[in-house]
Amino acid sequence: MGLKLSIWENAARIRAELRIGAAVVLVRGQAGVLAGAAESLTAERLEDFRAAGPTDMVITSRRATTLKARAYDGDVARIILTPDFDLGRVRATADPAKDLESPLKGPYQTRRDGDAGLHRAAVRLAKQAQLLPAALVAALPSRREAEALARENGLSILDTDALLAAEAEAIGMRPVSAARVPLEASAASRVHVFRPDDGSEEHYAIEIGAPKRSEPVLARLHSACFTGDVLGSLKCDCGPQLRAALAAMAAEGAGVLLYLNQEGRGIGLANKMRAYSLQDQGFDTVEANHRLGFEDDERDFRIGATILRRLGFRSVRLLTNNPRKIGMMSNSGLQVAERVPLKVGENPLNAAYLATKASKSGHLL
Ligand SMILES: Nc1nc2c(ncn2[C@@H]2O[C@H](COP(=O)(O)OP(=O)(O)OP(=O)(O)O)[C@@H](O)[C@H]2O)c(=O)[nH]1
Ligand SMILES: [Zn+2]
Repeated sequence: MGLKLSIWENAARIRAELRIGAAVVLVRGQAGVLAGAAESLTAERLEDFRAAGPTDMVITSRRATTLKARAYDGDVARIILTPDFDLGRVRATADPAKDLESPLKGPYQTRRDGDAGLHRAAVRLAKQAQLLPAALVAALPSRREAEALARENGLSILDTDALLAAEAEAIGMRPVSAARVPLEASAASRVHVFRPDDGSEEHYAIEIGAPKRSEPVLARLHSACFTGDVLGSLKCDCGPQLRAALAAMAAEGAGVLLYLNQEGRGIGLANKMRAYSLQDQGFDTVEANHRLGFEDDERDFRIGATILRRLGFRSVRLLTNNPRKIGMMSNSGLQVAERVPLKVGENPLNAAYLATKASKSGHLL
C-alpha cells in the first residue's frame, strides 16, 4: 500500500518521540544520522548511540559560549563524545542548573570538519519539543544505511530538508470551533479555537463585540504566561496586560485578542522555570535564556498574522510595546495602522525585568 506520512505528521511524531527518549533517524541528501534529545537520554540509550557510530553532542552556540566550547558551525557546536563522556556529563552540558556550583565541565573538543546540517536539525527538533536545546547525534555511513537502520528497528525517519522547506512558509491555521463566552470585561465575547497544520499547539482568538473587517481593528497578540495569566505572578506584567487589553477592547466595544500558546517566549513552561531558577542565581531574563541555549525570543510571530487574516482582518491598531511584533505584522502583509502602548502592571518585583526588556530587547518605554 502506498500509505506515506505527510511531512507534518512525521515531524509531529518525531517531536513526541524525542520527548519520551526514543532515538530517531534523520536524513538529508546522501547523509543519515541517529538522533535523540539530550534531556530524555538514558544510560542505555547513550550506549546505543556509541554502538551506532561516532557520536557528537550538539548544543547551540549560545550554550557553547557559557561552556567556553568553540562553535565552528555558526549557531550550533558539535562536541565530540570522548569515551569518558558519561550520562552525567551529557546532562550537565545540556542543563545550566548547576553551572555555578561546578563551573569546570570542559575542556570540550568540538568538531570542525564535515557538515552540521543534520545536527542543527536535531537541536531544532528538540527546541520544538520544548526540551533543552541539545541533542545526541551518531553519524551513520550513508543515507541508505540510515534508512535500513530505521526499517530494521522500527524507528521514525525524517528528511530534514523537506521539513525546513515546509517551515519556510507560514503554517496554515484551521478554525476548529467558536462559541459565545461572556467575560468579566465584556459580555459580547466569542472564543475561536485554531489548529495549526503542523500538529503543534492550538491558539485562541477572543473577539470582543463585532469589529468591522473594513477598518483597522484594536488587536493584541498575547503570548501565554501560565504564571502571570493564571497564577497572578509578580515576576512579569502579563496578567495585567491581558486584562488591560480586554478592558480597552470592551471600552471601545470592539477588538480581537489572540491568545497564542507560546509559553515563555516559545521555550515552554519547563524551560521557563529553568530560566526562572537561573534568574534566582542573578541572571537577567535574556542571560537566563542564553545560558539555557535559547535565543532571547523563540516565538514565531507569523502565527498571529495568519490567524488575523483567517478572521478576515487586514489592518490593526496593535496594543504592544514590542517593535518585533510590529515588524512581523507588516512582513506578513497585515497593515499596522497604529501602535497603541500597553504599559500596566509594573511592581517592585518586575521592575528589573521590564527594564531589561527595554534595554536589551528594544521594548518601547
Ligand atoms: N523565557 C522567558 N519567558 C518569559 C519570562 N517572563 C515572561 N515570559 C514570557 O514572555 C511572554 C510575554 O510576552 P508578551 O507580553 O506577549 O510580549 P512582549 O514581547 O512582552 O511584548 P508586549 O507585551 O506586546 O509589549 C510570555 O510568553 C511569557 O510566558 C522570562 O523571564 N523568561
Ligand atoms: Zn508573564
